[in-house]
Amino acid sequence: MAFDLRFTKGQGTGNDFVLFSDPEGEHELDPSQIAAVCDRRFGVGGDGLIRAVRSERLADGAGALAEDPQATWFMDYWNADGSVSEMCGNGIRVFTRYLIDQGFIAPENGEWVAIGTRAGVRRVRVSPGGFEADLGVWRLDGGEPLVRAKNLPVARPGLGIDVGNPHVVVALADDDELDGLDLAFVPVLEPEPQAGANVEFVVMAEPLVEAGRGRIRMRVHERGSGETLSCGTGAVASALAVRYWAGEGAPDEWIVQVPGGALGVRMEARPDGEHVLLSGPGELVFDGVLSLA
Ligand SMILES: N[C@@H](CCC[C@H](N)C(=O)O)C(=O)O
Repeated sequence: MAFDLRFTKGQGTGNDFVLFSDPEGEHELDPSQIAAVCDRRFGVGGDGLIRAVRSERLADGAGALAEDPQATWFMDYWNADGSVSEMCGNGIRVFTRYLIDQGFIAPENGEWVAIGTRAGVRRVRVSPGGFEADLGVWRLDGGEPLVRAKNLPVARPGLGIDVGNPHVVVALADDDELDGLDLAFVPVLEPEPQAGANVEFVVMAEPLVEAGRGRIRMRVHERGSGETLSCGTGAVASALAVRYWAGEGAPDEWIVQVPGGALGVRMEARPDGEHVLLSGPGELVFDGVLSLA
């Protein structure tokens, strides 16, 4: 059935999303509709699509409510090609701004808002310059696959990290190597993870640590979206990988430069394990209506 999609375009460090609200869960889009909406020439254009649904109206939302009854809103996240993802670090900040803008939530200053995602409940608060999202307990996962990418002379070992969605982080020699990558071509992983992976390429700044904070540059090829200007979960995975490689004494706070801006990452020990937190902007750009077949 045709319907008018009332959407809002949002972005966080240039990672852009089409957002729409469907509180009662009546307008689930199919993958081909999502790809059409995200198409930059024939649609609105975006790295992903986010539907705001009341958790009680979704099967995945029931799990979120069981984990935390405060997680009344669910971030239903889809990649630009119509594939589903568990989590989006830039998206959850933009989503929080969207929920506030729509009048669905009204958090006090500094209050954590619980949001349902396929990776579990995540908490977000308003912070200076944008939002901070607690992405939960991270883990090493995915091994150390070899990564080949266009213009990289030899395959490099990556490090698999899971922050709710899968990442493989690769360290490069210098800025020239990073800038020379052609990420229009999909990086090839060996072995190929069954569920695919987002692949981040990182370079350490010189000096690596300044004023107690680590500094890296990153480019990313996102699963389901291609090269993007930023990836929040990718920034977090990159900081975690570089801290892991740097060893003891490496900082727990990082600035990650991405083509679309800068993101903050910090690690915090909690009783349930080490959490990783992401901070950065979350902005709404324009509203529109798209007629969907
Ligand atoms: N851009 C996002 C990640 C979006 C999902 C990713 N492409 C996947 O398939 O896991 C971010 O900011 O984290």
